[in-house]
Amino acid sequence: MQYVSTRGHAATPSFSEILLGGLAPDGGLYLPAQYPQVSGAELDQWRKLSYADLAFEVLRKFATDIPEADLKALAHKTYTADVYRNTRAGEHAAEITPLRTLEEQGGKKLVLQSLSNGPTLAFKDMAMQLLGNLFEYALAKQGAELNIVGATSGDTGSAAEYAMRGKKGIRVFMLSPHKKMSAFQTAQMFSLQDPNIFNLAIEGVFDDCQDIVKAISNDLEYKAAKKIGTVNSINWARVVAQVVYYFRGYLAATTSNEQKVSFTVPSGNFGNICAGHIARMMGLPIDKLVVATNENDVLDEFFRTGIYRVRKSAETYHTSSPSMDISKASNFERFVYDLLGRDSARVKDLFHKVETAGGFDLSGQAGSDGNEFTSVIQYGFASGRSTHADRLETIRFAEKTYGITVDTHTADGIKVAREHLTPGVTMIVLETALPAKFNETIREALGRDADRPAGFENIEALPQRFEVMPADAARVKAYVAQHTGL
Ligand SMILES: Cc1ncc(COP(=O)(O)O)c(C=O)c1O
Ligand SMILES: N[C@@H](CCOP(=O)(O)O)C(=O)O
Repeated sequence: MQYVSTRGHAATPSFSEILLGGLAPDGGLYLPAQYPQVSGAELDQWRKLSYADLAFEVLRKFATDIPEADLKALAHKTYTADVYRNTRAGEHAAEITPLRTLEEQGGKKLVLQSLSNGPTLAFKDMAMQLLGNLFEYALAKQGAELNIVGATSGDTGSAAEYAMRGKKGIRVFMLSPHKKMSAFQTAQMFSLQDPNIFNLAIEGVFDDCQDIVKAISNDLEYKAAKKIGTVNSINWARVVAQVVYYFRGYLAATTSNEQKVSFTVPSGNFGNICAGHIARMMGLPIDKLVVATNENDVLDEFFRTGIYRVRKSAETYHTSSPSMDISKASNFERFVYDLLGRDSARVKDLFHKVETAGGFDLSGQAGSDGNEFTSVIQYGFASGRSTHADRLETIRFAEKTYGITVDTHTADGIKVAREHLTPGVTMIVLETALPAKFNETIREALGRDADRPAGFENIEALPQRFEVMPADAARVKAYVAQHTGL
């Protein structure tokens, strides 16, 4: 399997090369040259598999340069009941991503897929635990080291730090928006005292942090000298690991390949739903992929109008689903590449326009940049948005009607999913975090605290270690250089 950059860079590297390389040298994102296809017979066989074996089957289609025995061992090391043990009553840890029916009426069915039972209580653990093991494996083979520079709005950071802490040859420099994560998220990251973990609280929003990561990755000389890698969904390996649970969700919710399901995905950086898009392009019978945003509704606007209009930092709201406070969704470029028939020259122009003019218009109206919005429907996309008031109402509704407490991001997903239910097509909502991470809003909605899985009881009281820094790539570069000695 070879990979191409969305912006047309000539080289076609292997999976292991892009695993360690992250962003393509031309500033684009990597995608497979062709999506591997999954046949009906394969899907039938996959119905019987454990999560680890399913992960191996999906991964082997992409990571063709890793010996299969090694890949299988990595999948089995990662996807264990012990790693994904933060289950709720009624869930079996061995299922890794258990499904629960929330409602079923008049042929309409709504199901929740739990993706947040891993070590940091968010869906990021699904991919990040694998990434940690893949990095360790690839670096040991090459005798190399890696300095990860990442951006987080709250969950990628902790998932990456928990997955990489103490790992030989790896340092993590994680940029987060200063004072904009929940108290739990902040404590989860900043209380880590491992010498290979560095937390930088950036005076700005998530998009500023991500811009710095991209600026560093685009400085090819610096990137090579300091051995810089990425853990964000910029990194293709992150996305491919997320593809697996779409297959799992489909197979667990259906009994035959004639059936279709839809997914609603709480969205910010477009990594999660991009994995759903890839699963669909591989032949998984997905009907709709529904993008659920919070008040930062750039993606909802695009999927309603064809106009992609990024917001500036000052126009990005700080909401009660803070992990989705994103106005410039990195992975959207991967979808636009497919939407434009893989025309990398146009992708390059459009994303240049995002930087210079704040967006682009594919609505087909006079003066627009193209008319491809008319094709969006062929890719199954739909969207909706949710506000703080919706979130509170949905958290209360879920407690009363379904008997479970959901986190604020999942509440956004449920609110939007219920607007897109279709008779005969099961709608799966992805649960992207556990409520304990956003206790402030749970208390506001329910007048009580969220349940806390064991081990996190007093996390906010632990001493914290972090450095506050302006949104300045040069300052971050200097910090990384100083702490790597490279
Ligand atoms: C809890 C939670 N929900 C939803 C999202 C949005 O996911 P994505 O950025 O992949 O669209 C994130 C951040 O990634 C998150 O942490
Ligand atoms: N919501 C994310 C933002 C980064 O997304 P990623 O999928 O690109 O890592 C977070 O919680 O950090």
